[in-house]
Amino acid sequence: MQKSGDPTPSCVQAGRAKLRLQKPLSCLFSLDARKSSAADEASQPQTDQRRPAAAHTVRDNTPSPPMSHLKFGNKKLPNAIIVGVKKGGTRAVLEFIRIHPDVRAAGTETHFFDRNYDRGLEWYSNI
Ligand SMILES: Nc1ncnc2c1ncn2[C@@H]1O[C@H](COP(=O)(O)OS(=O)(=O)O)[C@@H](OP(=O)(O)O)[C@H]1O
Repeated sequence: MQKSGDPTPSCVQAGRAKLRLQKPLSCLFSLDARKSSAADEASQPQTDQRRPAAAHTVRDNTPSPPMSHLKFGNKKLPNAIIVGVKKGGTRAVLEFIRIHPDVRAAGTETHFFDRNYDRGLEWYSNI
């Protein structure tokens, strides 16, 4: 796939192909990310007490959605969010990530931050 002398990594070349499901999946996660993920898992307690990163990255000047009466149950706020422009290929990215057996992805695009923000985190965590 990668020609000798071509500096473009083969995973980048594979990502250019429209909706190819074999090579691009390995390109979604860098080797460094996989290493730190494995190290994180080793240091995690038995029960999953990690909190979603998004819950800690809200800017001070951003209005908070309603947070009262939160009952998360088995459903959680997401650990990762796909952000993209219309017709930017976000659906393809979602479908690639969804292939991984440890990933549970929302069935449809949630549009929480642009259309459904007023519904609050309880609604968001129950999708
Ligand atoms: N890898 C790659 N390369 C080139 N084009 C690609 C790729 N992946 C998805 N697509 C095309 O992206 C279009 C869909 O984008 P989105 O999923 O963002 O659509 S949407 O805005 O959410 O409806 C959609 O284009 P259209 O068929 O013209 O609508 C897809 O065919």
